[in-house]
Amino acid sequence: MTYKEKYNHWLESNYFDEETKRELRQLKDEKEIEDRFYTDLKFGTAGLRGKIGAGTNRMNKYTVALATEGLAQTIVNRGQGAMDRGVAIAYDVRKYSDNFAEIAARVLAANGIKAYLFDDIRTTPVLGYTVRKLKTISGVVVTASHNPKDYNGYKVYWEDGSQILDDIASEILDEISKIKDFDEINIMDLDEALDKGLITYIGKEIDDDYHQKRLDMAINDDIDKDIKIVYTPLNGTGNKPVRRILKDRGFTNVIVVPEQENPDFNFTTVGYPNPEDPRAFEYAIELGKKEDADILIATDPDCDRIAMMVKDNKGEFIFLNGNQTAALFVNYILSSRYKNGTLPKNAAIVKSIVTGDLGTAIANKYGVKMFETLTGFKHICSKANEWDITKEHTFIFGYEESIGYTYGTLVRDKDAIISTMLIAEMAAYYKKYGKTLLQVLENLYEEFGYYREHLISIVLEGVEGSKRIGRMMDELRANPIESFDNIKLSKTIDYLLEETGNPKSNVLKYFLEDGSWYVVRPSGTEPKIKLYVYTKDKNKEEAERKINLIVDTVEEKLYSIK
Ligand SMILES: O=P([O-])(O)O[C@H]1O[C@H](COP(=O)(O)O)[C@@H](O)[C@H](O)[C@H]1O
Ligand SMILES: [Mg+2]
Repeated sequence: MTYKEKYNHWLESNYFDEETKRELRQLKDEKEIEDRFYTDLKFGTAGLRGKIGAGTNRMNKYTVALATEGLAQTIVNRGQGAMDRGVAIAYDVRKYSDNFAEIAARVLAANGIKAYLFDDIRTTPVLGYTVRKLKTISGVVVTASHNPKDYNGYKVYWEDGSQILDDIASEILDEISKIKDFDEINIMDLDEALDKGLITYIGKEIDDDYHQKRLDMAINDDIDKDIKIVYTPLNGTGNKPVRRILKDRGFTNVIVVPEQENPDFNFTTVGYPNPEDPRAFEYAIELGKKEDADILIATDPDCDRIAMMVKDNKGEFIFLNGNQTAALFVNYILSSRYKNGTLPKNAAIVKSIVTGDLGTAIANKYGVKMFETLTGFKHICSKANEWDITKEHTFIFGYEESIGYTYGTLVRDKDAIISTMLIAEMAAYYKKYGKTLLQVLENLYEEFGYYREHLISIVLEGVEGSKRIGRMMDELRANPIESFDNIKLSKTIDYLLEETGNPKSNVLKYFLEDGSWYVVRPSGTEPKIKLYVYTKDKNKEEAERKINLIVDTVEEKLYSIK
């Protein structure tokens, strides 16, 4: 069907409700109609993610039901045992998140699959934990993470508690493709599903259990608990669990940004609720200055991403990017556990191929092996799942530059709650010895060299945007940049065309002869192309010169491709 045929079908079929049809009838812009129907929402880096609205390429109750029907059939294919194990479902603060979660539960129920539905908003990491705890076959979180307010999404987990990889995603897609029309999807009444025990609400016991297990993961207690922390959940799900863990770890000087404490699906005071962008800290900085805080911490709406700002000796708050925070984590975790004698011999750390190398240098110092995977925590944590079976390594820490970290294997996804606990602990530990995290980072640069990194995202929306991203990738593949001043390109890895030991992925990685490297790839969660640039030098100024040179050159090339 063409996009126009699909559009007309939605207008004519009795299956879609009046509100949906009204929304569609009001569309005047042909491009908008095309964008809503030219394709179906696809499973990307983190499941389905798209703008909320009517259409096959949008997040709405119909596309959520369709994805769930595909998931349901995938579970039914595994037999009654899998159906009885069921699916845990959580949702964040976004518009329709609760509604979509309930629809998912009712579609599963209609297929005879048990659904454990959270009774209120929850973080993404708690869902990953729940899958393992309740031994469900699968899990779903309705969330668009840190995307702007007009988005929603659907993250899918499998029995090991990680997000699904391509094998399960393509099984689900296969099942979806067998569904000819939306009216084939069964959906049970909520009351009936509750009566039949096919939907059960879950909540507090899981929270309490996970909370205690996280607390047990503290590394040091010889710390300055008076450290002053300003925290913002950015109107998302983090407020309750983050406050609770900080309080029970003994941090009493914790102040929450009042305007951003409670759920607000419009993210009125922040706009783009992504702590990766320092602008998300605007309110936290203001409060931090007033209160003379030591550090500021922000978590994204589904509380799996986390970033911090640290006060320097002039009283200004300095933003740390994901690579810098990760280096501090790796250094703190490994040095402390080395000292405590709790670092296993086969300890290993995992990062993504677009994440910088300072963590690797630190890991080497402690004899800890570093593994690299494709972007996305589903890949990072697949190593932990693999090692459960092979026992080859002990997964200590996983991280990626896009401010995602997980410590230990309690949850097989990034976890901003355990990360908050450890950031607070780490800052409090160094504070006791008279150092800020900025000074610790500077010491790492002095020891290992000046690592510099820069990330650029170019937003290109809609059909035209995605075609242009395609042209950018094509052009870089065909005509790579051969040199940057006198620094020559030494090696290229094309993850789409070459055998790398990873699943095939549209990623280009370029290594320069001085050790610098950069990656270009389309985002799997947002309509963006991403450029990641890394360099290192013994000399700080030289590192800065090189990073600017590479960023400017590649950026200019990307923009020149129309
Ligand atoms: O959005 P989140 O926080 O769920 O995070 C998701 O998307 C990020 C960005 O992916 P991409 O570069 O493909 O957009 C990934 O790094 C992350 O592992 C994944 O869980
Ligand atoms: Mg998130």
